[in-house]
Amino acid sequence: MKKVEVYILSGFLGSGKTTLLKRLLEDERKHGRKVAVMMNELGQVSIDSDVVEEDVFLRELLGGCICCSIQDELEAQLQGLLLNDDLDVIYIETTGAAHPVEVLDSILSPLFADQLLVKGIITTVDGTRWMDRKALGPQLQQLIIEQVRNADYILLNKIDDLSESEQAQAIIEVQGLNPKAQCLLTNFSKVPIEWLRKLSVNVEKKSSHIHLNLSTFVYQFKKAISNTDFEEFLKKLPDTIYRIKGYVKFQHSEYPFLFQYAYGMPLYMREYMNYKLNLVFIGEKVDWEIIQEQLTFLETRAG
Ligand SMILES: Nc1nc2c(ncn2[C@@H]2O[C@H](COP(=O)(O)OP(=O)(O)OP(=O)(O)O)[C@@H](O)[C@H]2O)c(=O)[nH]1
Repeated sequence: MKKVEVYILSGFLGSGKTTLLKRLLEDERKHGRKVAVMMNELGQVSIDSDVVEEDVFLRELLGGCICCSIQDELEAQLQGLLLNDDLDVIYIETTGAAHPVEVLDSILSPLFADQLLVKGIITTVDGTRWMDRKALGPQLQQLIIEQVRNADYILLNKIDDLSESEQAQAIIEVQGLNPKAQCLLTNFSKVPIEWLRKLSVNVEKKSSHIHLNLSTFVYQFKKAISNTDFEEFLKKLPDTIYRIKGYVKFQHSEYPFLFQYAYGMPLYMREYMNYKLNLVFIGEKVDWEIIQEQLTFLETRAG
């Protein structure tokens, strides 16, 4: 099955996400790929949507943040895109207030996570804002740090206002927080696009997703498993798995359960119809091959 690539554009308010999106869309047009953009803005009116031209599918998610208040709408919009349009790539521009883990969590519904290939999180950082970040409240400082920590590519943007030594300091700080990400100093998000694409290809070639910082993994059960074996499996999970959600079927139950797991806490909800038994994982530095082996083992044990 062809998977649709997904890029998440993250970064604080005004840091250069839309400017970057414009560049990415120009490049996609040159390559004739079929593109959709999901733009999330906190206000009721989209300000940036005019950067998206008519041949691109645009879905606006207004009046809330995709990482907290409008997840259902996001899920419905994504499902609509996947059903109707033969897409190559989806760009999701998040609000500057979005937390990357929660954004991934919202995007990856067990109903269609197996049709998406998350290529990475690109975070833009406003250079001046970064140097002055101590002036922000503690929660906003934490948010900017999280956006940096969870990125796969970081554009340290708007550097024209910084001296050379400030640029050096900023990049050392940013890379110190996230040594695995590729980091580039930019103005007007002017990143060589081939650079971003090449990086994506590299990530793909490595195939096991452990090289991304935040990574995702989808397992599809073929059969019902033992409830107690599943509980044992959960107890042994690394604490860098932040979320699991999806459908799991236990022996002797007629229908699957909707399973939710956040930071170590499991929750089961009984369902009254059958669903694809997809289980979606989000974590950091997790060797998904080991998780996959453990899940396959649960199925083997179930006979
Ligand atoms: N001086 C300067 N301005 C920039 C640079 N990059 C972007 N801008 C401007 O900064 C403003 C905000 O840029 P956007 O790309 O809209 O930022 P954003 O992250 O999408 O903003 P929000 O949608 O509000 O979160 C725009 O007026 C840009 O033209 C830069 O490198 N230097």
